[in-house]
Amino acid sequence: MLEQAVPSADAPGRESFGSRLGAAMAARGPLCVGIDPHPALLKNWGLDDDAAGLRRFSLTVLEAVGSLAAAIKPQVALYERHGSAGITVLEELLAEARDEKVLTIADAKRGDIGSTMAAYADAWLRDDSPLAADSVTLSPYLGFESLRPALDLAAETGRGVFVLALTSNPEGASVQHVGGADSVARRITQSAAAENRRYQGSLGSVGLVVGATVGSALSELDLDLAAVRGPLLAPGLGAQGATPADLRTTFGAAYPQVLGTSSRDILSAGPEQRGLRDAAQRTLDGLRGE
Ligand SMILES: O=C(O)c1cc(=O)[nH]c(=O)n1[C@@H]1O[C@H](COP(=O)(O)O)[C@@H](O)[C@H]1O
Repeated sequence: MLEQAVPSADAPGRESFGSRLGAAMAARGPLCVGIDPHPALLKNWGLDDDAAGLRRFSLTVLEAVGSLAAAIKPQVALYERHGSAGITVLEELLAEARDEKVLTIADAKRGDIGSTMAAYADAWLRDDSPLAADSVTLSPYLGFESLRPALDLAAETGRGVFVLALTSNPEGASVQHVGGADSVARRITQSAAAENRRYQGSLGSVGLVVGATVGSALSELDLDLAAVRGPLLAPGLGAQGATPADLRTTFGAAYPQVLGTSSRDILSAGPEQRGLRDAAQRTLDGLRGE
């Protein structure tokens, strides 16, 4: 059977997310700062666990690290727990980040049947949505192809996605490692690689989430992450025990694609901007091998 030619997904007149993220990583280095306003952090910062505290926390982090990080990653759950007032704060944070010209990854981990997925795609990836981010995290456990509406809308609007492949938590292996040589994680990796053939340039807009804590799993599962040609979002630095040096060992040849992300470890250095910035800079230096 003839393989169908895959048209370029680069939206006319728009730079793709992969290209924009690649440029940000080249200019600033491979750090993403996670914005996870946990109740305990709000308390330590002397803030109330309400929408006003959430707003102060979020905008302080953005101001402190917005010119240093390649991306910020607000954890949507920690805004949702405040109801509509929390979502309003998230909308404001995403808009401010756009003005500050720092890329955003909405950590929403969405995944559903295609018809519902189209609505999630509209929420996070459509130009005129109040929650539009540069990219969103997706869960592929209803089948990679169920993510189609988000994959296509991201391509159309110059945005990106990060699909869970090997998560940083110890329980992830019970699903993601299943299948041996033909593991679930390997299937997801291959699907992302196929999807990135639509994109020109060195980095496609379909990224994967691969935990900084996964150790030898990449070689055990025979995953070729360099071949994915997408950004690799690596959470698990700091609070979950991984170090920047671990990332180099774990990812090997794919390390240039890695965007290390850290939340609590950096956020616990607040509320002073200087402390936040120094903590982010230390992590960034480690990721650069300095
Ligand atoms: O998609 C994610 O970002 C993610 C995937 C994963 O495998 N593990 C993981 O920790 N995360 C998220 O990354 C952040 C990690 O936070 P810290 O452990 O405080 O750095 C949290 O918001 C998690 O939800």
